Amino acid sequence: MTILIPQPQFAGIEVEEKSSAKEEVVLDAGFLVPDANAFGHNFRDYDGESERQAGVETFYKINHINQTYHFVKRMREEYGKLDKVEMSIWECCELLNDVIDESDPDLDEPQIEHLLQTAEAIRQDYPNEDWLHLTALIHDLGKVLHHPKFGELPQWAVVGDTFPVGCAFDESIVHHKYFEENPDYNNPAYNTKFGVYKAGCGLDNVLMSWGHDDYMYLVAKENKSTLPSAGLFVIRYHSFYALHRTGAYKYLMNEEDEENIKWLKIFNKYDLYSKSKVRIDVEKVKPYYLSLIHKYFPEKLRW
Ligand SMILES: O[C@H]1[C@H](O)[C@@H](O)[C@H](O)[C@@H](O)[C@H]1O
Ligand SMILES: [Fe+2]
Ligand SMILES: [Fe+2]
Repeated sequence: MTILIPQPQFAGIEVEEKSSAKEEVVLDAGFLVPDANAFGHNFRDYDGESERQAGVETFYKINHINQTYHFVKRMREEYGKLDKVEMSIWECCELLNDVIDESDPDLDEPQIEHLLQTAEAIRQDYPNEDWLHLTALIHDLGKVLHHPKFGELPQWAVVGDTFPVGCAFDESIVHHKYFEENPDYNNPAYNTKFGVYKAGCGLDNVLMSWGHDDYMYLVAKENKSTLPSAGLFVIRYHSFYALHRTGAYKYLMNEEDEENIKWLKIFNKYDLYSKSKVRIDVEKVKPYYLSLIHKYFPEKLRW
């Protein structure tokens, strides 16, 4: 049954623009899924006709052509060194404000808004899971790879949905047709269902297209974050829509992945549908998030 109820005011969040008598569809207890994104379009609509969509499509074209098995291996090695910058989690949140994500049809707010909107929305519904609040706050911090301090990696190597490399590209991946120009597409070592992998091998053994997810996972792990494995999993696979939305590549998962993906599916709703014009008062919520950072991370991290 679909229940319609009006939009609530979150604690600590001021609604900047009230969407005139607009009603929202409830999918789950608590969080209200809006019926349109900030531009008045459906969420994750990659086929619409607008200038923004054209930019997003061009983004995916370049991304799909260049994300090869070899490229990902190289990037993991290079950025896994974590020898670029030393800073705290909060410093990174602030740096991220300079980064604009060209792959996202649903968002044109500064990134820090998105981080806090996601974290505050999930905190509202899961007040006792403080690790989940922090996971939400930091899930996109890997986008700093596009910052000049990190050599300004191009967008196609930082943002957008992710997918495995080393096996066939699933048809459910956004703008799949552009993979035809990816050198791996015609390489028999990489273009079969399993490619270089084995059934049930576990996602930890699968190379994912390079971007902010895997990078932030590496940062958290190598700096000895005490976040639970589900938190690290959410960070690492939150852009893997082919899996968590469509169920593609399920056969690569192991038992631990099956457990962790439950949290990812919960998290995804907040990541995607909290993208709105709702502004968060940063100064008001900052002390709470600083306390979580202190609990789960060292003061300074290697990036
Ligand atoms: O465009 C968006 C954006 O880059 C998000 O940060 C990423 O997690 C999504 O998967 C992607 O679709
Ligand atoms: Fe993301
Ligand atoms: Fe996000």
